[in-house]
Amino acid sequence: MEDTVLVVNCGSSSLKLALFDNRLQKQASALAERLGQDDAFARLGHEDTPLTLPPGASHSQALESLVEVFRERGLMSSAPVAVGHRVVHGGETFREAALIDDSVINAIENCAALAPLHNPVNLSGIRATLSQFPDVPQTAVFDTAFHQTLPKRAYLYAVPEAWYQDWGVRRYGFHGTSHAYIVLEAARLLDKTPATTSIISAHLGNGCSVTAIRDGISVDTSMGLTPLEGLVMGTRSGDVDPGLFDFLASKGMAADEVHRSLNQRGGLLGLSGQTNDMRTLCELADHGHEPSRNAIDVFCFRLARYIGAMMASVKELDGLVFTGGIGENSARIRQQTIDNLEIFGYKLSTDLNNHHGEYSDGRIESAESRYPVLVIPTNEELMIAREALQLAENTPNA
Ligand SMILES: Nc1ncnc2c1ncn2[C@@H]1O[C@H](COP(=O)(O)OP(=O)(O)O)[C@@H](O)[C@H]1O
Ligand SMILES: CC(=O)OP(=O)(O)O
Ligand SMILES: [Mg+2]
Repeated sequence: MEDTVLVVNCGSSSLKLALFDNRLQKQASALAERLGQDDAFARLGHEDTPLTLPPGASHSQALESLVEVFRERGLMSSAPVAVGHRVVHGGETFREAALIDDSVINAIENCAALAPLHNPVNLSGIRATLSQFPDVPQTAVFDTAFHQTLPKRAYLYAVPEAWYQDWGVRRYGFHGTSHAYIVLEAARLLDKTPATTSIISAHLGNGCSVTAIRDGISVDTSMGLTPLEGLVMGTRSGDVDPGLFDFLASKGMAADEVHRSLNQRGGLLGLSGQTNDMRTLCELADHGHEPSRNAIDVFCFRLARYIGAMMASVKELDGLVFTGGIGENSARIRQQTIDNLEIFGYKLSTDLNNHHGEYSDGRIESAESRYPVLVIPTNEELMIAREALQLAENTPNA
């Protein structure tokens, strides 16, 4: 049995684990959901049969159970050689991944006010693995790190300057690990080097963001101070008029209620009144459900507007990339988005858009398109495993 690297991605009520070997080949994955609730359960890889977890299982209990399952299945005979964690907000403190120690934990805690839905649960994952594997080097990989190259003109809000100086109010950007992987893959597929590759990367999962990458670095992105700004998402509204806050206050709505509504009851769920799941929405729209069609229309139109805006942020463009669960799987959403971008000369091949999985170069544009359009499956876990292994190997006592 060889060395393994464990990757941990903690969501508010979920825990995603991935196990890699020391050549960074993925060996296994597991997902625990509904943590903290009576019906908490887990699943290994693509297995259909769920694994039972203790009712109300915490992140820590779920981690222990899943590691035990990895052991029972012969996937992990001893402690991993490295653990990597996805951490959503690293503020301006982290431009790159960091080996976790007390000062890094304090810094992640200090960023929690900026990402109250994400950082505290990321920390619970870190604490769980620290208690289970106290001697293993652990690394935090930040969603914000890749965007630390944003120029001032892209990250400053036009608000009183002291808000930035005193409180760190600025645009940070998220999904950086995904966008960073996408530029590496795009460069490979386009036969270029990452440092000379300029793309617009659209990460469309439950959270959604678009990033303009010029010569390999992030120069503009749609998410801001928090992962709420920008595109329409599963349950997040994305951009709204800041005047809305005042208006809702005048209606008697408290700040935490506004926060909950925009983060958890907005987006595709809010517009459709049915679901945040794009697959289901497409089916509902096909059956004539008007609110679901509206949700899809607003989603694609907002996305097209943002891609249009990002055209101003790249000097040259080697391609537009779709990624994330929606970007990778929905030909319909890609087509509807591109239809809104005709003025820029993007054009898809219907055949390639529907059958891109059968080809290895990811390309889906037609011969007349001014720019390449690609579908690239993202792999944040691999990036995290790579960083974790690298930092662990450079750790004196590892
Ligand atoms: N074939 C499909 N058509 C449309 N949407 C899809 C398809 N497959 C997955 N999705 C959507 O992808 C989204 C989840 O994306 P994913 O990247 O897996 O999420 P997360 O951000 O939680 O990692 C959901 O809205 C899901 O409906
Ligand atoms: C930052 C963010 O939006 O993450 P996710 O897409 O995992 O919700
Ligand atoms: Mg994702």
